[in-house]
Amino acid sequence: MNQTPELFTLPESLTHEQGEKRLEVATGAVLLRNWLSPEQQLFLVNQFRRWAAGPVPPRRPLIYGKPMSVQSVSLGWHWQNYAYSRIASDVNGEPVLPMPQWLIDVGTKAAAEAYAEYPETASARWFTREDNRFVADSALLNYYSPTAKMGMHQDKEESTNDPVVSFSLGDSCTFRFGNTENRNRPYQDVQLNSGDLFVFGGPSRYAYHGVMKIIPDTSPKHCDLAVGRINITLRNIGASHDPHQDR
Ligand SMILES: O=C(O)CCC(=O)C(=O)O
Ligand SMILES: [Fe+2]
Repeated sequence: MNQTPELFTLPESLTHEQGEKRLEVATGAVLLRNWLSPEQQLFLVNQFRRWAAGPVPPRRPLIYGKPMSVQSVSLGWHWQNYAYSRIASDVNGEPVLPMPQWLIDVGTKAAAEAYAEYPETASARWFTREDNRFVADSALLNYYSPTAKMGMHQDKEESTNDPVVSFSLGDSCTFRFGNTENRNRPYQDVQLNSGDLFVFGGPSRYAYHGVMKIIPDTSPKHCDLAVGRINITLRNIGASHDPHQDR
């Protein structure tokens, strides 16, 4: 566990010249292909297994009383539809694991690299912090079985407008990125592959988005994830108060 930060801080692991591609899906919505090296992907998959071992196990969150098809577990702040809390009151009442510093640092680097091509005067308004750094206080870890999906939605339960930083591992998916008005067109479908980084903030922060389909048998061998897709999203939810602990 202690070697982990080096894997992410070695300068040569920051960018991968071979095959790296930047795609601006919309202003503030940037996809960097293969941002994670194969070793980093494998590391995160194994880390996901450790995080999923508890104290709070992954569960299918309820949306309007119906379980989602993805299984989720959180670090830092536990996500339930319409609320973030330190305690997983809808699972087993245990506190979620804290955010490791190395993961916070990976998120800072990811947001900075995704937005490196925007003039600072533009992207400065997309961050809460005056120094323009993205400092995540929570991570949502989603596991998609080959039949799982996520319907079009906005991420709007956070109390900051900081970008959402998202990593894909394992099977590829068809990710739909839409507009900020409603779940319908215009939208774009992009394939997210293992190792890709997707950041959405600024004018795209409240765009509707979803996962339409997992593309089976696309997980690269180096991930050691035979079936399914893992998505890790880092956020600065900006919460300082946990209503669940008042009770
Ligand atoms: O799995 C993904 O790529 C997106 C996940 C997502 O939108 C969310 O957790 O809010
Ligand atoms: Fe989302």
